[in-house]
Amino acid sequence: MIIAANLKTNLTRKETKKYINEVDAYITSCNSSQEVLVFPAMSSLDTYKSSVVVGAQNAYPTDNGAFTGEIGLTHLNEFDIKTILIGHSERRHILGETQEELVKKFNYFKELGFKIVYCVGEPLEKREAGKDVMMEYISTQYEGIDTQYENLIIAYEPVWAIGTGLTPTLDDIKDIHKELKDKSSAPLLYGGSVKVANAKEVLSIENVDGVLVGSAALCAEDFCKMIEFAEELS
Ligand SMILES: O=C(CO)COP(=O)(O)O
Repeated sequence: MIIAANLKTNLTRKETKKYINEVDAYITSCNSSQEVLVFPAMSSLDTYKSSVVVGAQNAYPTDNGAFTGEIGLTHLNEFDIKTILIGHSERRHILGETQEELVKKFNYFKELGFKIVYCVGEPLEKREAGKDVMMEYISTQYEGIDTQYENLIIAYEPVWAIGTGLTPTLDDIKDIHKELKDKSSAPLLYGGSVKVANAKEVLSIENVDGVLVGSAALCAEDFCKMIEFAEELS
């Protein structure tokens, strides 16, 4: 399974190093076979010698250039980073990234062979408008995306479930994941208020190939517990 931590705008470089070392020590000590990804804040990217795969939360689709506030491929190459998160709801909805921009980013990193964790998910009003509207909305987030890309991982993260403590029912997750698997056979993660208390049941759902965890992953011990659950279920 794939167990991923999106650290968002949290943890300093020093704290991130400690975090990754703790997770690495756990994976090594129990010989875990899970695929563990960690996405630190931009300024905490570094060369980590670890069994954890470190990815970028974002980068601009360029080698380098005049894109104030962004980093490019050169900066990822410095740390040998070959994994990137694209389409996270916070980038879509808070930072205003459009589907067109995301497709450009996707294609740029795809050409370079990056592992791409591509996020989709509906806001509350689309969910409340009924299943057809909701699935139609999610479908628009697949537009222009190569769903057959071999290094693709998709993360289904309902916007209203992110950081709210709310989650869809287990049946809802099962139902939506089944439909999303028809769009792409890529590994499909669930994200949105996953925590130690619910991770095991979420990971047990059919067509859930892993989880993408935000706030609850900030505690290394809790994140390791989720890796342990995945190991037990594998
Ligand atoms: O956005 C998320 C992971 O990318 C989920 O965040 P939370 O786990 O804090 O709800």
